[in-house]
Amino acid sequence: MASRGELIYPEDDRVFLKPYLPVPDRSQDSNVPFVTLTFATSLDSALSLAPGVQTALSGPQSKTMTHYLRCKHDAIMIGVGTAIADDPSLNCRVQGVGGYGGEGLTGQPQPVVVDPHGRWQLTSKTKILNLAREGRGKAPWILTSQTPSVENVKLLEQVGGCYIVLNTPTSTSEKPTMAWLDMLRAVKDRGVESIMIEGGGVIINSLLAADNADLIDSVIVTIAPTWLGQGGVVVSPPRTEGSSLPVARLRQTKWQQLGEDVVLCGVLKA
Ligand SMILES: NC(=O)C1=CN([C@@H]2O[C@H](COP(=O)(O)OP(=O)(O)OC[C@H]3O[C@@H](n4cnc5c(N)ncnc54)[C@H](OP(=O)(O)O)[C@@H]3O)[C@@H](O)[C@H]2O)C=CC1
Ligand SMILES: Nc1nc(O)c(N)c(N[C@@H]2O[C@H](COP(=O)(O)O)[C@@H](O)[C@H]2O)n1
Repeated sequence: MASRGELIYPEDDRVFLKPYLPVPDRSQDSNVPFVTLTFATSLDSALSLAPGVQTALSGPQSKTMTHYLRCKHDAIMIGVGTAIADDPSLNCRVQGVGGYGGEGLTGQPQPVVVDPHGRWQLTSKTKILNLAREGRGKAPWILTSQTPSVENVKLLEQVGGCYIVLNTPTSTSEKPTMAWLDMLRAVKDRGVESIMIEGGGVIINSLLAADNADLIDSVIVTIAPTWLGQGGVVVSPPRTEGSSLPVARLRQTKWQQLGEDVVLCGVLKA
């Protein structure tokens, strides 16, 4: 750990991750960005003790790895459940990145929050807005399918963020969802070539479902040596109806111990 909360990620550990990371400065020949799915789980596949409860799973080394991953992607995405539960920073605190010893906002990822129904109420205390104001992270983009509130738009635009309204709900269920392809195309259209998707449970499980899993390039999971017990927010994607096959399986896997945690990397896209 360096000064001002700056994190240092060792060179040897960077080499381990390299095969799973997007290639910098190379435009993807695709209408969607390079997608890395990355999160931390317990031994019982839980992201947190309960919905709405922030739970520290990663130890210091693996949390630093997550911060390193953030500076290797153009954008970082979470669902509104996580935004409300965690009031996250969604910035990169690795030494040398903009706001942490570096110029401007160099290396800072663009935060993207999926909030179809405008549930995230921004306030002057919302952490990510304050970090943007202080030049220690970018202001978020919020993907929604509804007209946002005037108050939220004002708070967001004051620090350089914006709403992106997608008018393409695909589900006829009571709670319409936005199609993953539309969400990823929307950010690609705005110059995002690579995105890491951090969670939470609804986001991860819907992305890993058979219809969407092909959109994922790499998976980097931190596994902490703890059981959270029943009632947690669990990673367990839905099976395809009538199928007795696994939903998805990683290829080209590598494991690394970081502190007390284990980091599993793999490739998903065929
Ligand atoms: N350990 C870790 O690495 C991480 C842990 N977490 C934890 O996970 C928990 C939050 O997870 P969870 O409650 O599942 O919430 P999520 O962050 O997954 O957000 C879920 C909400 O996002 C919206 N959403 C998700 N997918 C779509 C889609 N395809 N289209 C449209 N909207 C979508 C929906 O909003 P709506 O309901 O309005 O339709 C949905 O209810 C927290 O406790 C947090 O601390 C979070 C990230 C990482
Ligand atoms: N890597 C990792 N380990 C954990 O134990 C976690 N709980 C999370 N959560 C994710 O990180 C966000 C909070 O961190 P910042 O404040 O943004 O640095 C949180 O919103 C989850 O996306 N991650």
